[in-house]
Amino acid sequence: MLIVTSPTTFQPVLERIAEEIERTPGRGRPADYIPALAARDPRSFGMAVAEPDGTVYGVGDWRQPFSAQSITKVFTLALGLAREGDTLWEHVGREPSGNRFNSLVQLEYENGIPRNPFINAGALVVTDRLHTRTGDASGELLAFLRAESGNPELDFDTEVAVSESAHGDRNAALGHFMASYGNIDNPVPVLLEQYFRQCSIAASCADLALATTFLARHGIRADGTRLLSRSQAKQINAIMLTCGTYDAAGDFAYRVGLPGKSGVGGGVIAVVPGRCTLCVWSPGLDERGNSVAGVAALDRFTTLTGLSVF
Ligand SMILES: NC(=O)CC[C@H](N)C(=O)O
Repeated sequence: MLIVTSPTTFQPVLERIAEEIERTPGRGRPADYIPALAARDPRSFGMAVAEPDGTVYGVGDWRQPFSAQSITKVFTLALGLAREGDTLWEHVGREPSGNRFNSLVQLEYENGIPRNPFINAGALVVTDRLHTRTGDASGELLAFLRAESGNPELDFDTEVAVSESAHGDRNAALGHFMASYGNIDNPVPVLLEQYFRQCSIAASCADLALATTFLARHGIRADGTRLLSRSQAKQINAIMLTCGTYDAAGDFAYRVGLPGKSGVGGGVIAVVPGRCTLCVWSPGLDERGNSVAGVAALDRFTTLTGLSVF
């Protein structure tokens, strides 16, 4: 993987943030409903910033792979939207849910149409539709992440996928419930296997910051080809801002002021459109499933640099 580091621009701010985080007590608790994630050290911390030209800056454990989990929902949405276009929105909404990421309660009131693509129910619909169109949704996602990060070693973590599958009753319930409304095409077990593989992808802060740069480049991939229209890239950034951290999206927008997406592996990605992308990782989570140190670090980044969308 080609990583260009430079002692200028973002490096000093990253080092300052890492020092501040080091001195902060209380890092939350790693997710334990997926047993393979429970053993992670909550004191791990890494942060990377990538510029649209592929320059990356990093601090701490920024090259250590971690479980990307729901961060992958951004990339499957981008691939799904690129393949299908606007009919996708007949099957999944674009409103914040105000509920936990794995909640079932709204689905019955809303006829099996999930609120947005970044809660589990919505991501299951997106993966299902991408799988119908490609025959291998998780393989398509992996190829995309390898290409955008420039890291051919990026891969699924089978131990995490198996662990999640063995404790996957809630996601299975979501899948079967939506299937009962006709909103899932593939057999639910096939969909769940694709979804758990997708969530298990192990990638570093450097990998994920780089893989997100197509959103800072308004839809243009690392090789210069266009994945999304400028308008579609704006749409994804907007949904990240309003839904990317589930029932904490309001607080995230208030504190950080950037489109962002978290995962229960403790990672969070964020986009400064036209300027840079970020990925921060620390496995300790708050009660809403977002990384405590990760959100704090992004909060400090936008405060120290003035780079927010507001
Ligand atoms: N918020 C998350 O990262 C959730 C993803 C996780 N794989 C799940 O489905 O429960």
